[in-house]
Amino acid sequence: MKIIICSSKEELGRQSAEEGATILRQVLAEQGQASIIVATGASQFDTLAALVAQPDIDWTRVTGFHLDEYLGLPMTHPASFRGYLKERFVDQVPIKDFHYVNGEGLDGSGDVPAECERLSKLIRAQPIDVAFVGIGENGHLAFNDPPADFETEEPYLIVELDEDCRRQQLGEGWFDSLDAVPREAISMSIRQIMKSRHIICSVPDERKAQAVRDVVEGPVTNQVPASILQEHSNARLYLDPPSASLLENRS
Ligand SMILES: N[C@@H]1[C@@H](O)[C@H](O)[C@@H](COP(=O)(O)O)O[C@@H]1O
Repeated sequence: MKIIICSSKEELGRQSAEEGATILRQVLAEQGQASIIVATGASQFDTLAALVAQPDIDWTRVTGFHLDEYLGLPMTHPASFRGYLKERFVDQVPIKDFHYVNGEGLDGSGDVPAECERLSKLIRAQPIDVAFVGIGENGHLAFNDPPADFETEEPYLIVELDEDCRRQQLGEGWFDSLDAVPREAISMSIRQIMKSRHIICSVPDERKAQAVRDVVEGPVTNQVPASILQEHSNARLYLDPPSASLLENRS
């Protein structure tokens, strides 16, 4: 895992998006098509804003996959990740296909296992070139809270959200109360994320400093799910000075 400490949050957004765009242009030139994974949350604001502004990416040949979503939240809810991605990404570029995770089940029917199955089938058929992800204050990767399942081969899972994770969502201002934060979600699995050829992980802000230290300098353990990124040969972790502040080795 390569660590890049940027001079500011905005610079982190610019550099991570430029790296992603460079890879995408190259993959499109070589393969004629590309597939990406996109994450949500406050940590992705600058990366996504810079990504949609990148020149010379033929989005009509790119397929996107949604990383994770709360169970039962309608797209109109301010915290809906589908709503977030539609506004900040899908509506901004002429993307070929974007596969949203419907937390209300297959076609909104409430059948969540069927929705996981639908998405799993789609992503199994489509090797991922670049995954844009973040990490949580509790070290989670997507919605795989500790202790994360490092073994399952299922691409999409139903997961329980722990209280730290739910408190983070409340702290970011997406919900009015802790009770309003859903207790379950659909998440892409750790193994599926790790299958991506390139991983671009954007992690700004002081509130992530301890998680960053654990992910970078601690052991690989499912108690710190994103520590698995140490084992990926093409993972890049973009930090700003506050999120890097607890690292012992900052060179
Ligand atoms: N489940 C989301 C992920 O999609 C995101 O990549 C990560 C970082 O989150 P945030 O940007 O809110 O800090 O965890 C969130 O909770």
